Amino acid sequence: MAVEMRTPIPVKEAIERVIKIVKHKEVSTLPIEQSLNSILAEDVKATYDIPRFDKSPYDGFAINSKDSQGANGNNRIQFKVIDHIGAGTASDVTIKNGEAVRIMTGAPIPNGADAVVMFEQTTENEKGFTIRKSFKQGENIAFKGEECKENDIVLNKGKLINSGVIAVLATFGYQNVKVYQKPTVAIIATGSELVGPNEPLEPGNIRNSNGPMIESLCRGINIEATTYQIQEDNLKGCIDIVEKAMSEHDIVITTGGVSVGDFDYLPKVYEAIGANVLFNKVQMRPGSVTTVAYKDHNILFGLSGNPSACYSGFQLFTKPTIQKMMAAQEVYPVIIDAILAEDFKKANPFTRFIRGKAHFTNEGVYLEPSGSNKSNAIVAIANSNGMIILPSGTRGYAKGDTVKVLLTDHLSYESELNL
Ligand SMILES: Nc1nc2c(c(=O)[nH]1)N[C@H]1C(S)=C(S)[C@@H](COP(=O)(O)OP(=O)(O)OC[C@H]3O[C@@H](n4cnc5c(N)ncnc54)[C@H](O)[C@@H]3O)O[C@H]1N2
Ligand code: MOO
Ligand SMILES: [Mg+2]
Repeated sequence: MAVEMRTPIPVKEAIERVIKIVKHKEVSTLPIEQSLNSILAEDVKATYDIPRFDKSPYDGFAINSKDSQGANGNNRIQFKVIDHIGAGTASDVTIKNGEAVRIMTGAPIPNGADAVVMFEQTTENEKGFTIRKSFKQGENIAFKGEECKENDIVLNKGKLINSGVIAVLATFGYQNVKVYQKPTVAIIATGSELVGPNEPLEPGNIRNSNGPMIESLCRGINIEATTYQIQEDNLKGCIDIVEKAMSEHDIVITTGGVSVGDFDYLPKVYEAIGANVLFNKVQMRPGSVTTVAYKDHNILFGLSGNPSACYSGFQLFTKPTIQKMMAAQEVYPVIIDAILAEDFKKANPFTRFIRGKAHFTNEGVYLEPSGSNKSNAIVAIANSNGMIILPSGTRGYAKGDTVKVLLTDHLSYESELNL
């Protein structure tokens, strides 16, 4: 039997090919407390100025700056306190010569005042307090509309809803928000060797780790994926389950069976169902056999069976697709420069993605592999927070070289406090 020859395409081109065909989902409305990690489907307008009024940013005294002119260590100026307010209360007095209002952080600046003196800058006495420096007009005042004005568009459609967005929506009194619906995702682990967690391991069996890994990667970006039963390597069964999943979900992720082996049926499945294959070979390692296809509104990710390849395929292709389906403005992974802490002697005919640990130190970002660099590695995924990128056509890298790393783990912490 002649092996099928595939044309490997560059990683960047592969990602672009996928992103180009993605259409976004419909808009729906969600209560703001359920909207974290969704994408805004509307511009958000300020319903009032922020700050809403001129306010004190400190606990202290509101004064008229003119009354403070000429104050110094040898000439302390005396003020008389005529009112006392905290946040939530407005004073109805108007400050006249030499007068002040005792004011707390967040309270509105009283009429006639144009500066705030912090408690620490005063000496209190029975008549009120004295100061030893002059204040400028507007000193220590948070001005109305300083951050944004009523009707300003403060957040744009397409923005990922983070906790700050929720704070903005709450501040402007929005209880609901328009978001793009999330794609629905089906996960099918294929392989006759695979067994679930409670089944005995017969000779040749391994447990399905890709299924739970992909399901949790989806959950990490707020997608509740549906896991289908493990599919053994049999063409009819593979076609049936993929078609069923396509009728029930937007995205169908399969793992395994995409290479050129006798029991790798995914290429035949794409053919049988009439899907358009965008690519079936990428100039990357691991994950070179990653295949992406589409039919009508469905996108099919044929991720490799090898766990590290499967993980890389999800990070590079599936994650940006999910973001794009939700009409996010920003869909691509975060890639930064960092310094290799080890040599990588091997040449890289294909772009090499090495699961690694990026250490963010005071001296810079340092990278080390997080374990075995083989396609079948699993533990190395667990210990990684990124994928070190060694571009195709390069000969090898030495400790100290600067390379790129694609960050995969947004919940990442350090063992040392780098303050
Ligand atoms: N003649 C060639 N052989 C292979 C090529 C090639 O280009 N020519 N590519 C190799 C590369 S690279 C990879 S990666 C694998 C990809 O294989 P498949 O995507 O077809 O996956 P399988 O054959 O089904 O399985 C590969 C490997 O992964 C294990 N596996 C599968 N599913 C799971 C799972 N859910 N959880 C954990 N582990 C899983 C499976 O047992 C195999 O060991 O092909 C090379 N061969
Ligand atoms: O897809 Mo394979 O993982 O390149 O080793
Ligand atoms: Mg195979």
